[in-house]
Amino acid sequence: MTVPLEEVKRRLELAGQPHLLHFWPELSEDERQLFLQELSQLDLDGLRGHCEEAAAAAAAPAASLDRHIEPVPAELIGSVRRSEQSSLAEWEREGLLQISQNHVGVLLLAGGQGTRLGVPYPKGMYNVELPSGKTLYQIQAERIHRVQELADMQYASKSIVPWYIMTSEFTLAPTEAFFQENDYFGLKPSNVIMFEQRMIPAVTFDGKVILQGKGKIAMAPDGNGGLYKALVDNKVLEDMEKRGVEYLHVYCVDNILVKMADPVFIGFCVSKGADCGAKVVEKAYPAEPVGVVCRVKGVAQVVEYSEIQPETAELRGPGGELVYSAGNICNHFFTRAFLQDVADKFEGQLKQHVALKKVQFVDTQGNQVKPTKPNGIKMEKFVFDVFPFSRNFVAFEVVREDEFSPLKNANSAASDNPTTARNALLAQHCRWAAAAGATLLDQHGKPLPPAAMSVSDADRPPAQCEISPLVSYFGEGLESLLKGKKVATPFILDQKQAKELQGH
Ligand SMILES: CC(=O)N[C@H]1[C@@H](OP(=O)(O)OP(=O)(O)OC[C@H]2O[C@@H](n3ccc(=O)[nH]c3=O)[C@H](O)[C@@H]2O)O[C@H](CO)[C@@H](O)[C@@H]1O
Repeated sequence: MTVPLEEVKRRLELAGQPHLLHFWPELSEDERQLFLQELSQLDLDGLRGHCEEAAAAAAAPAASLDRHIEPVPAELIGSVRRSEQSSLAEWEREGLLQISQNHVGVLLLAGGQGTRLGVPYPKGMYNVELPSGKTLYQIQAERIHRVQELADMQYASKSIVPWYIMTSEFTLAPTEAFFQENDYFGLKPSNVIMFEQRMIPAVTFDGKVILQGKGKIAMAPDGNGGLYKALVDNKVLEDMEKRGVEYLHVYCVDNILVKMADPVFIGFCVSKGADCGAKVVEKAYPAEPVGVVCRVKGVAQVVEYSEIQPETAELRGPGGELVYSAGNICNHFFTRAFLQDVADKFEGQLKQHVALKKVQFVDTQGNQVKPTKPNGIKMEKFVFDVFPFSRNFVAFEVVREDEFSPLKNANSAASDNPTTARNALLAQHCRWAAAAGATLLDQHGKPLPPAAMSVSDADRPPAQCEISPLVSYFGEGLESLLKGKKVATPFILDQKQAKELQGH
């Protein structure tokens, strides 16, 4: 609902932000309507607090947590590598059972702007140039299909894993359009639930909301921890309850190897009676941009890569291993009951993180300015900051080359780029084919050496072997198709090809 101009004026003055209407006389009637709408949507009463808090936080950065942190003891972290096959199988059965009973949903955090990758569209629409040309969204959708199928095969069910997608003002419209154009990748549209997180204004160092245009405020999403407000705003918890969803796998958009609704992880968390959990991988190097799961004053928490001191990140134990090695891969488990608790009691206590950014603005003369150094404060909440409210938090370490290869940067960067993501997936699929008993051949009909199946640098990419998630979720079911076969690369194993191989 649009608030009348006089009322907006009065409240902006109370909030110490009357400058926002500086160019009002110059705006056209249409621009005024739009701007008034934008201003009406602001939390005008909370605006003074927001601006003061941002300015104070930027002036006196939060004290480093490093003095209070300690690693989570390794024996308290569940681990794929250190567990018996029988335990892994048991967790997987439990996870699939929960899926078969429609108790599991997935939630994608897709409200970020993907600034580092530098594309003008949502990251999920990115195509890393796999032989199939699939985008991240399509890969994820197909993994949902397949995990439902696996549960149904094991438990004779007809399961649904609803896909909740948190977007922001930047990503909602293109994401919706993309899903429509692609027929929701074969999923039922009613099981794909998109919703929007809130946006909050960027503020100058002296606590003034930044005008990006004469009739436009510089707004940014409120961080992936904006999830908890968005769950309430959009009645997502009610939707989960209606569907009987008790467990949610929350993940970030850019990990090409993400195991959607991972039955092993879900089963592990459920068996341990956890209300909250995080997947981790061993950190690759001290400065790797991943948060670390650790304890702060005895309580499990993630310390983000931007907030840990380099000296702490570099600490090594007696065997040379990193002391803080539990790298957060932004794959979280929550029970609905825990999320409800967060919504009811804790959301207001979530920490605000301060990011200093270059924010375009109009100066008082009406000139558009592109700053060369940070001039603005963006406040963000982080999705993992609810961990300290958990009653039973668990961490689960998975194998990096099987589960983590994030797409963060453009190819000009050395790591976490489209090439490394593509190679990680191809190498994994080569390993799956080999483990199923196939011999992969190069263009000359020669068996490929093991090196062609490992994640390697851009100069020596792995063989082109891509297996559709519709055929295999995590390497299962391939023996009957590939055992004893010589397979020429490039090789795309899709459903059609699988049918042909089955026929032989
Ligand atoms: C705060 C957080 O989780 N940090 C984690 C994130 O860092 P990183 O800095 O890479 O986080 P990103 O900015 O990429 O955001 C992670 C995810 O949150 C989404 N997003 C972001 C901002 C926002 O307002 N709304 C929103 O939905 C993004 O679309 C993305 O899917 O992933 C790393 C692993 O890859 C982890 O090691 C980091 O600990």
